[in-house]
Amino acid sequence: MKHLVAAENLAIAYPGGHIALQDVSFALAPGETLGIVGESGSGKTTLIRQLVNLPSSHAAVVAGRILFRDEDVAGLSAERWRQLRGGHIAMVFQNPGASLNPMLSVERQFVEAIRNHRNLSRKEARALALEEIARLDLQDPPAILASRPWQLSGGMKQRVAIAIALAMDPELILADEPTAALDMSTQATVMAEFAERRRSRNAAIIVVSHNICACARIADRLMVMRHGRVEDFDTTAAIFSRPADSYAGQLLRAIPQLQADRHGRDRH
Ligand SMILES: Nc1ncnc2c1ncn2[C@@H]1O[C@H](COP(=O)(O)OP(=O)(O)OP(=O)(O)O)[C@@H](O)[C@H]1O
Repeated sequence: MKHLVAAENLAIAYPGGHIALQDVSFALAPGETLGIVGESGSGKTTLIRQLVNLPSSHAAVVAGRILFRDEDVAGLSAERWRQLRGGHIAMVFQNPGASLNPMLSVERQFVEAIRNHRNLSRKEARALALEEIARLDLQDPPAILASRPWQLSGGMKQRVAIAIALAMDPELILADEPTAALDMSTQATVMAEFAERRRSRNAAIIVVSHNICACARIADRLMVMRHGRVEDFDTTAAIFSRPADSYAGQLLRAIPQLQADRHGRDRH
């Protein structure tokens, strides 16, 4: 297998014919990290949801193709998609906490999710759930497991949902604004945890954000989207060296200076 996931000259349209995305190509091997950045409405969410065949509002591929493990996904059955999404691909989409059932205990949902995709006993699944919760810096993991999502804060729910996704031991992590609702230090914890899966499991990661610095923290390459097209695509270092009047340069200037400074210090 050469690439884990790839898009070739992809175009996606919404019903009624609005083309949301055109001529998008990339390829990601195991262990690589791609950041997709761009202003609101540039097509980031449309792209990432289509990659796992969960199109928003019946969007559809109208040209090009998506490959998973070098295989065109166009012919995959719904059942095969379900297996892939749960077991091999972790998805953390906007507001992941909303995926939890507020009335069922976290333990029940966490353990069931693990056992649907991994061959573990209830006891092993519970131990794994505790470990994953602790890795995301949530205090008192047994108490979290015993609670129901409505008893948790928004940020705690987000982290629980991310912990569930990571417990599947994914080879590909897709994250769409995964940390938008989290404070800065929790954002850093979540991103560090994604990076850890890359180191320890050779997972590939695609992170979508309108914040170029948030993406750059873990991405080797950045794809800059604008009006549904790829405006720029290069290594993170190269994108950060673009002139101030380029589009990437403008996105960089649009984020608070403090963050940019800190990022610069981290990287150099
Ligand atoms: N349900 C829909 N029907 C028609 N057009 C849509 C629909 N959802 C999104 N679009 C259009 O598709 C384009 C891309 O939207 P998308 O949500 O993918 O952008 P985005 O970069 O992810 O934005 P954001 O950062 O705000 O999430 C936009 O022009 C948007 O208006």
